[in-house]
Amino acid sequence: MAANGMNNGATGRNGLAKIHTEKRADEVCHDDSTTPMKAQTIDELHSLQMKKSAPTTPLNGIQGPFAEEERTKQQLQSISASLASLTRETGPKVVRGDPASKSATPRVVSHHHHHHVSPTISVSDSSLKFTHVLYNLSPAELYEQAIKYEKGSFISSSGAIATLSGAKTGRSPKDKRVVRDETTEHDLWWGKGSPNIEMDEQTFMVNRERAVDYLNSLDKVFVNDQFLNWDPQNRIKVRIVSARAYHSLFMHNMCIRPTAEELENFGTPDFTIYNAGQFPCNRYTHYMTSSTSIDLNLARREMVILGTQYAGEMKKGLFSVMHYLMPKRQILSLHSGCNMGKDGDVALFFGLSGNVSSGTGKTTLSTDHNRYLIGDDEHCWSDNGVSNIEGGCYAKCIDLSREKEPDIWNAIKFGTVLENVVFDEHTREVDYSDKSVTENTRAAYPIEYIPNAKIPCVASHPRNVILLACDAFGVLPPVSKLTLAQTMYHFISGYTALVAGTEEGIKEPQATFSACFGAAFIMLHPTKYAAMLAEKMQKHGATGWLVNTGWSGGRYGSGSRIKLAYTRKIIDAIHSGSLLKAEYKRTEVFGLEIPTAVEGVPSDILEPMNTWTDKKAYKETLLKLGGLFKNNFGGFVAHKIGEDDKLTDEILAAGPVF
Ligand SMILES: Nc1ncnc2c1ncn2[C@@H]1O[C@H](COP(=O)(O)OP(=O)(O)O)[C@@H](O)[C@H]1O
Ligand SMILES: C=C(OP(=O)(O)O)C(=O)O
Ligand SMILES: [Ca+2]
Ligand SMILES: [Mn+2]
Repeated sequence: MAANGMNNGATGRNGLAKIHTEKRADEVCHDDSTTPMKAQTIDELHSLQMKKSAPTTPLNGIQGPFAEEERTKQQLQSISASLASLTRETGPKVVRGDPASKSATPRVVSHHHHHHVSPTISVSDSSLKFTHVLYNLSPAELYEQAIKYEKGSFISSSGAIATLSGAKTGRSPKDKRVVRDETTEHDLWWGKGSPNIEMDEQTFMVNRERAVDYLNSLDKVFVNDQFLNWDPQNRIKVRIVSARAYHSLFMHNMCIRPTAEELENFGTPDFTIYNAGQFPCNRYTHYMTSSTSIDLNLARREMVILGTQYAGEMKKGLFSVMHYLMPKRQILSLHSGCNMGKDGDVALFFGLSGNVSSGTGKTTLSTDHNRYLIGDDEHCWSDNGVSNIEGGCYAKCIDLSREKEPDIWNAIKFGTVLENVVFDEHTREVDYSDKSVTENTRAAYPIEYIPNAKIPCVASHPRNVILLACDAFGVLPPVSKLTLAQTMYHFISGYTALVAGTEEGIKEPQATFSACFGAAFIMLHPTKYAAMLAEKMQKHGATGWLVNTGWSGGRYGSGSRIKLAYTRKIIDAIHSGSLLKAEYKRTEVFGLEIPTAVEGVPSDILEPMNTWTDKKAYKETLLKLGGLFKNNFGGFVAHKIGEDDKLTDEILAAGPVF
């Protein structure tokens, strides 16, 4: 092999011919015609790769050449105040940006706290260190943070980020605590059946300090400043301080994302979450019965999370806050999905959380390719109509199929958080049937990932109110039309069933009753919400429906779950108005009006008794469930619903009769 310039006979040190290149003027230039190099060093080259984010919007209020800097300072001061210990004089020294990045701006803010603590000069190590703040990072930045620093974070084949939520793969309702003070003492629902387990102010402060100290001990924390509620008049500003990119991305997806301009004028949040989920609470602390504590202080407008990394605690924790704040403004908060037809007809879908039961279908049925999605889980109903509280959806993934739920399937792409799913180690393809980590696998995605989501997520007053129950006893009809009193009876009951394994491994259906289809999140007595719902349904002429998305032809074990395709046909008939005009007959025991025919659904399944081969077993099961309803409702008979004694009496009479 004789390359050019190697033929002049000269030898180098090792005896090989010396490479001799000679530039000839007449030679055509082949491969050195590339564009000139713009960097002199590798570092310089890398610095060229990233440009400053798009220019910021007008600097409202602050003017002058240092306006930008001033605004950043104000932002950092606000975050430093959030992170301030309440027993020390100052907030931590916060600095914006990743500590690992060279370009992190070393702009330090030591916020002087308004707190009056004895002016001793207390120096501790914590006051010497910086807390780096990763503020409202983008999904791409959060992916990089998760993948670099969080074990168990991987990119799935569809581009979603797969994460693990740790030991807790669902909410911990027994570990929820609410500060009982002079105000909440009278306002909130306490005692038997209530989700609000009390704690005192002092204990809250102990846990708050624990969380804040934990967060400040880290190199960096994530801060999300976002909104709740698409109704502009009733929008709430929330700040979430967390330690994991997973938590920050989850809330980025689930809350409403501010525009650049909205973020610049964000100011002080209305509510703050301190998520120190990796760190346990101290069980020697009063009121603590486990290592997990989710503490709500309405007066301070703060929530502290210790000992659970399940991200749903933040979403549902804020929902509880809305269940307090909104009714104060005569706005009804709803644990429901919502969608709207092409002609503007609006439907609500109530149902219990899949966390404690089989999912009832809020997310699945509100995500309907033929309708506009308003939201899948949390809404407000005001005099202006319905508004979604959130900016994203949180879909169950177990047994997810592309064919049956294409819109949810397609939403699982770059930016989506996939919790606790199992995937192929090489292809990173998710196996949605795998329950190895948990059955409660989830996907959290921004609502605009659903192609027919309506932005802004607001709609007019509902025409239909659909109560979903996954009846594992298999005795409730696939659909029944409800009177207003029946709607209230079933709303207050909040029935679904879950299938729990017994010691022998035999699975038995178990009835769950959760007032307002979300007792875990309500703050006031259920009758308060029920009265508001009755008033609104009456005023706007909405029709109530009970839809069983659970079993048919026998209880769990002998019957089978009603096909999703049939439930969708039933829902279509409700939306179109055709079901309202159908012929009805009344069932025994529950006194439900069931249609004799629904387009696209075999008529024989509409009456549950027809589908059971063992009629005696059917009757026994029906009576058993009726008894469970009666027993549960016993707790409400002493309460009046609304101003109207007549309605209260009617509701009591609208339950099962036998
Ligand atoms: N007939 C049915 N109707 C609704 N959902 C069904 C039906 N059959 C099976 N499913 C499944 O049940 C689950 C319902 O859960 P989901 O919609 O997430 O409930 P929720 O949002 O109320 O917690 C989904 O996994 C869905 O695929
Ligand atoms: C978000 C939750 O529930 P669901 O979507 O099933 O209502 C949850 O319980 O954490
Ligand atoms: Ca829910
Ligand atoms: Mn849901």
